[in-house]
Amino acid sequence: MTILIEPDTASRPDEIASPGSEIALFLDFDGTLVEIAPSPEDVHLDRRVAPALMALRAQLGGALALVSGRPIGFLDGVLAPHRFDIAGLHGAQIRVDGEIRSQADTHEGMHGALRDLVRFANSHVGIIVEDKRISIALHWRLAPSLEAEALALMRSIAVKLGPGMRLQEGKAVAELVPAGASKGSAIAWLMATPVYAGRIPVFIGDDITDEDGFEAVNAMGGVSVRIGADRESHATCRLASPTALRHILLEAAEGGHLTASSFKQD
Ligand SMILES: O=P(O)(O)OC[C@H]1O[C@H](O[C@H]2O[C@H](CO)[C@@H](O)[C@H](O)[C@H]2O)[C@H](O)[C@@H](O)[C@@H]1O
Repeated sequence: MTILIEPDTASRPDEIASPGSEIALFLDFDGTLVEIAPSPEDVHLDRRVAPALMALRAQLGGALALVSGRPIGFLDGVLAPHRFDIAGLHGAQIRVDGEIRSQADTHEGMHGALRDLVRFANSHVGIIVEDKRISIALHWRLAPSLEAEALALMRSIAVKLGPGMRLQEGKAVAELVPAGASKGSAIAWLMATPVYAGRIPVFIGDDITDEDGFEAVNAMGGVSVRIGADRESHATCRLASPTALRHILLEAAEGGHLTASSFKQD
């Protein structure tokens, strides 16, 4: 069961009034703020990015959140000592202003699923199991020839788990995710809270899991930005790489002003 707490309607102390053209910024992590790496632990965040995000967060009156498949705890570690609003695990957990406001339960079948996946990984070189408790990811980036087998296993486990869990495919990965969670619903949830409400949502991501986030911000009259151009997307804008995004964010943090147009490149 997903616990969904109504968005808090009370204002935050650091909140500023948002004129109608101000944006709310939602950022994916892997493939967006950091380059894709061989394995989940290998990612490297440029040391200038977290302080820049803090500056941008202040500039945007607090309306900046990470929206990621990673757990909140992992992102806190990478961004430390800075802390942000985060929708983690593809929206299965949401923290606003330091408080967990929404979190899915761990499905009772996840223990058995983990056991089966670890057994598969132990007998197949290059397969990585990422246990995120509420969610589990199976990675084959280091063993691309095992994609079909890994995907078939994840599909059969998802069927066994039933309607409470869904399969989320991504870059050389498949994940078991609580069925009610998505990046689109997490962004919509955040946009209903006072700090974000009334702003133009801008969501930047790179992967299939970001597509429903793109659709959600498009439906709200916002701007969707996809990193990379290797496949069709619902995003209305494109940036070439995490490096291109980093340049925009660092420059804006040093005295620029982020607007919806900041991410539209010719
Ligand atoms: O929503 P995101 O922030 O993009 O997270 C999606 C998943 O990203 C991670 O996996 C991906 O990045 C790894 C490191 O670059 C890469 O090795 C892997 O192949 C990619 O699929 C992360 O490990 C997952 O937990 C996230 O859900």
